[in-house]
Amino acid sequence: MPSELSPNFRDYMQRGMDLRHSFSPPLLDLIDAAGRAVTRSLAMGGRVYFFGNGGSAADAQHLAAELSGRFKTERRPLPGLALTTDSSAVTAIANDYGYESVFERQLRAFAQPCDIAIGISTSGNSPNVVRGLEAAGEMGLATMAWTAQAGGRCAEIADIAIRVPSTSTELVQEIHAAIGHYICHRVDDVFTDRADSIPVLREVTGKAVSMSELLALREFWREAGVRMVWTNGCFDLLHAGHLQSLQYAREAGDVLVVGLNTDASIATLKGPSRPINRQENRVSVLAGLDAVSYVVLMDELDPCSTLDQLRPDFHCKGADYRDVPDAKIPEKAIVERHGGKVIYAPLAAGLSTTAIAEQLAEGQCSSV
Ligand SMILES: O=C(CO)[C@@H](O)[C@H](O)[C@H](O)[C@H](O)COP(=O)(O)O
Ligand SMILES: [Zn+2]
Repeated sequence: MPSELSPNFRDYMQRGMDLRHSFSPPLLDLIDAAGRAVTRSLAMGGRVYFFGNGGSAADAQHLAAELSGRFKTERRPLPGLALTTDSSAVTAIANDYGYESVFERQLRAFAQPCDIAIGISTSGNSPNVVRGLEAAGEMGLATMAWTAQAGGRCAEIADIAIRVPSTSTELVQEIHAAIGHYICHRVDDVFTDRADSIPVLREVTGKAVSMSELLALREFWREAGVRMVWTNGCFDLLHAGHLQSLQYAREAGDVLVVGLNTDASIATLKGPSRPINRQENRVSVLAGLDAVSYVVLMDELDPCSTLDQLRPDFHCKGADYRDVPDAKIPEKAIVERHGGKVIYAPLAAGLSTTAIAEQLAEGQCSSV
């Protein structure tokens, strides 16, 4: 460091460097989890709300603008919003309901459960930030608090609490901005609108998704030119034939989504003695396969309405459907109407869940 710097400034810079070096692996993991949580919300069609007071209000605006504008790479605009910027809303709510309501009331006006709320407070106890996080949690949003070491009430109530290990307000604020920039890097990695960002995205979303999350992902894939393959079934007793057809389906496009029949729909389709494995176990087994990109539970007896919404590029059926009349594959016309194609996976001879289940029931234990 140049010698003409004042001792105070030297000390300040040194404390900043020491603070960065003091980050423990669990804290770094938590910051990474924050990046994944924000990316997940954005990929699922959610918004990111930032709020705080004073310097933290500036951080909120700064980071929201990195999302709606640009960070480092060219990508689509993303919905980051600071709840500190609408002076009419802030002053009216403060005037009419009290300053502690300024973030809460805006969240109650705009937020949806797929969104994420980030409250920034060095004390961790500013009432308006606490109230904002409480309201967001009540509304089902993911919540995050960025605080100093003590954490305060904000850290107690947030899903993810990042306590910067310092009591110095200004140093803590600088780290908050750095955390925000790290998150922006993470977001840029996924929203490059290129197919090779898909594995990064799946790492943050996990494989088991709800139908509404899948619909948001589908929009994302469409814009990124990612080809989606769909297949559906019960996948009750997984056998080699399933693996082969899933592999075939996966190779037809960029992501393979498996629509997995719920327990209730299988009982309706195949009788009350099925399924053998409950849906949460069937989801886990499928999610463990490399070929499967995403799993979504499906309650309908046929996938027509689901495919009408998802509009997959490919819909994979078993080869035994190749020569049946179109009327037996009612979803075929729907897929084709949206520009998709039905493909047929070769069948592995002699392998079927029903045959295995029947053999077991009859006490025949010959290998299939
Ligand atoms: O920027 C600074 C101090 O560096 C100040 O403006 C500071 O943000 C304000 O005093 C805030 O009101 C502090 O609120 P909080 O961080 O405790 O929630
Ligand atoms: Zn400041």
